[in-house]
Amino acid sequence: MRLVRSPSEAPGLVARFAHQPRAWLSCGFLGVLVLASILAPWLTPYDPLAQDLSSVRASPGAGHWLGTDTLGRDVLSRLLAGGLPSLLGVAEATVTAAVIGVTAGVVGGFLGGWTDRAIGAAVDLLLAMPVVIIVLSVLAVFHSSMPAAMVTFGVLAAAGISRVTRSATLSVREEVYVAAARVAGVPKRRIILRHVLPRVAGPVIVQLSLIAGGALLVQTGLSYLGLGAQPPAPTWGGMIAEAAGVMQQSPWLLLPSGVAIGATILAFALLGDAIRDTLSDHWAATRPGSSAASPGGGVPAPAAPAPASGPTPARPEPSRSLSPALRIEGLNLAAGGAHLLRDVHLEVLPGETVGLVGESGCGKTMTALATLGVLPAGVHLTGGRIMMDGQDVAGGDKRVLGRMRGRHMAMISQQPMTALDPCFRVGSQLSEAVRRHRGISRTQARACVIELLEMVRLPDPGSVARRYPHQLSGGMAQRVAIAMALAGRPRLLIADEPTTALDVTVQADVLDLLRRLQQDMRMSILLITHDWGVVADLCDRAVVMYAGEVVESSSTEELFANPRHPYTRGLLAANPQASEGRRRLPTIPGRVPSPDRREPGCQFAPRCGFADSRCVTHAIGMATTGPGHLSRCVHDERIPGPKGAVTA
Ligand SMILES: Nc1ncnc2c1ncn2[C@@H]1O[C@H](COP(=O)(O)OP(=O)(O)OP(=O)(O)O)[C@@H](O)[C@H]1O
Repeated sequence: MRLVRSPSEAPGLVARFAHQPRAWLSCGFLGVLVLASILAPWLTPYDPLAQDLSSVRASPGAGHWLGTDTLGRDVLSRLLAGGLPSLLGVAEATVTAAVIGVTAGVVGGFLGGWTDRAIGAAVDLLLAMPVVIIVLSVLAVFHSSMPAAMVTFGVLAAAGISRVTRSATLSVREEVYVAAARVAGVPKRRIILRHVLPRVAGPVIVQLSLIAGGALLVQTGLSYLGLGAQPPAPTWGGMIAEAAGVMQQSPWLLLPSGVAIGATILAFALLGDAIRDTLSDHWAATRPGSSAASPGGGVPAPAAPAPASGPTPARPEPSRSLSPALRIEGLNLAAGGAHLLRDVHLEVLPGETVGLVGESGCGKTMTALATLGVLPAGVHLTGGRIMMDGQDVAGGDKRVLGRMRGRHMAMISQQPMTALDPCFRVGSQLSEAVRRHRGISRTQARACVIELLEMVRLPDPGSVARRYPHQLSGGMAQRVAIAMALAGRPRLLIADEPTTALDVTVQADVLDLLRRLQQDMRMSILLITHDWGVVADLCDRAVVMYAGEVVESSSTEELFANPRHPYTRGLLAANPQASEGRRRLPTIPGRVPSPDRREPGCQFAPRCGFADSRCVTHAIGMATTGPGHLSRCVHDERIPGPKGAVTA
């Protein structure tokens, strides 16, 4: 059974577009129209202004294919000559609407905050304006200048484009690969151009096709009213006005210009739809898990890592003599009135792996996001410092932090597939990361991409580089995500549950890879996990978080042998890997309190078997219980010593 579609099988954008009859029809019609309008001076059989009063309102025939008008002028020649000003007017309005609307929508949607509110207010103002009155006023001021009228129409129409672009941007902004690009230190401008704009293009193009049709109608209406280009200059609207005057005698005269206008508007709409469908089919096919991505509904092939080159290496000793790769001091985060993190202290030494453990909602991810300076909207820092390389990245210059992302620190998430942009090949994404961080040429980057893919032990790196993310299995995608994180040779790698979404058989490989990479590159790793097995396997030290606070930290061996906080003891007791022979795992009663319902004393007290009045009256600080071992509990003397089988 074939499980993964080869890169060459995925139809490209052009092939998808060319597959649609309406795309051919609209492109063919508009192409002929544009060419005929440009070449009109050479194509027209007669001078469009030349009158022949001996042959007025002649029916179509061999001499005049579309007949003559009320002054005996050749209708076909006037129709072709009127095409260019009409199309130019459409182009002026559409380009104006696109430039202003897309820029405003994407900037407002992506940046949010006051920028979004200011743009939203301007858009509301534009939408409230009466289009026809404004356009007529502009024509009055600018001496019937049709370009001025069309640009004005474009500005007013930009409001609708801005709305559509903004809402599309809001959903793309939430995509994990956009967050991953921010985490990797990609500048906002580049994220917008490379990751956001291609994804909002579909709905925006449909809107623009409607605006193009609307602009042609407005222009026709103005010419009909005698505004804009003045007779005898040929315009489609002017031809309609003249034909309307003799509609009873020569109804035929309405047809050529009427059909030209109707067919052009229809062609714009069909073209917009064809492009939108092409793009949405393309995105749907490149989405992980789509049937197009896995033909026959088959699951992607499991990762096939290259064989490990030897036994699992011994864990290197972290370097205690150097300054920490990361030092978090008294970090406080809040969202609205709720305290998400309180007084978090954490340190990762060079070459050290620190496991961050705790139940869901305890603040592990927030700690990581604060370190990277990519907190979600509404969450803000209320105190503390995050020191990297002697610099406070929390309170410091945001541009410095932006430059540090990807180079000094990088992150891999639990959903590697969604962290990769589905629109670009793996090689292109890796090459972009390498060039950004190392400032090297495209050719040099190509070699680095292969090197990185080899480094994460992906077989046939050349073929992997040519694939789209949806053509990778979960394990392969996580290796690519790791390669991307390594592009800037970071000192600190933050791994947020890097194996949670992976098949168990692949988890061990990815953990082994992380261990080897750390040894080779002397990286520090902050590993967020729920899995005690992973902590035991990979981490030098473990930090346990509960309800936004660090409750215990020590070396891994010490933590397993002698946990001092009742919460840690509860978590360890509930560890399925340690439950040999036991039928039922003990559980910790209750649940983690939500951030807006935090107690003044110990957060764990309501769930703790040791709790008494001392736990609930005042905040409890971290206390040293042994060498390098800290615990936030006042009951240390009551908690059994090493290997005591007590559960909270
Ligand atoms: N965007 C947000 N705005 C406000 N509060 C949030 C936001 N995201 C998360 N929180 C809250 O912050 C707290 C900490 O969440 P966080 O994601 O850091 O927990 P976690 O320990 O990483 O959990 P998990 O293991 O499930 O990822 C939780 O109470 C959560 O509800």
